[in-house]
Amino acid sequence: MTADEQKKQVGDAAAEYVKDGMKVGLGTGSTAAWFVKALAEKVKAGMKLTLVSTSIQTTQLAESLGLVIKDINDVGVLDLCVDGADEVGPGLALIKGGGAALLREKLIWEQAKSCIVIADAAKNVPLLGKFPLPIEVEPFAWKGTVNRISDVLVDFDINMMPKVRMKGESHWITDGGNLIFDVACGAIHEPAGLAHELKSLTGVVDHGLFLDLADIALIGGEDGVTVLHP
Ligand SMILES: O=C[C@H](O)[C@H](O)[C@H](O)COP(=O)(O)O
Repeated sequence: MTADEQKKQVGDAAAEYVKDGMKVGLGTGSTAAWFVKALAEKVKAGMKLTLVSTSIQTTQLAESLGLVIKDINDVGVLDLCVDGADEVGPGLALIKGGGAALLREKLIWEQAKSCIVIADAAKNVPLLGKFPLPIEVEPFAWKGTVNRISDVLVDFDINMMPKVRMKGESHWITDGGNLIFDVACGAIHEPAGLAHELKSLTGVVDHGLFLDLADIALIGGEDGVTVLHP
């Protein structure tokens, strides 16, 4: 089974957790896109849902499928959020942000009673950090912020410089108007400590470590969907 087939498998499986009348957050990326497509089928078949989105990209996809996306500020607490990840580690600690949507994703996840992460088998890892950790940075005075990020990384035995994400010749700009820096950590042995220290820096808007947020992981694979709990 290809990675894309696994992504569809878990997107469809996650849609089964959605019940009529729910308020649901839609994640971002190629895996979450399968979930959005599966939900669109349910809505076409008559299911009533209130939907919010984690990115412009997902809003455009959802609307192209006939779904209505509400403003998160008009919706209140969500019943469920379903989203992909770049890595799923022990305790369902995650790296997210490969698609640069981490800030709005985290805001939506934190406003949901329950969060399901969906991923193909290759993303289920014993230790986080092979996938570069995305860090969203306020553009003003970014050089100073990046120097302070580097100091924090050294404290965690990560001797890698954050690399600014590019889109062609220009800096990648997030939906919120910020820069993204990627750090090839290699291995993150203390995700909680690192998350705390990064978040404490002025200029760091947020980072891609999602800790203690996922309630369930649905992992694709040859033998069907594996359900993981923290
Ligand atoms: O910013 C993007 C998100 O965190 C995505 O959920 C993550 O990058 C996984 O994306 P994909 O399902 O395309 O691998």
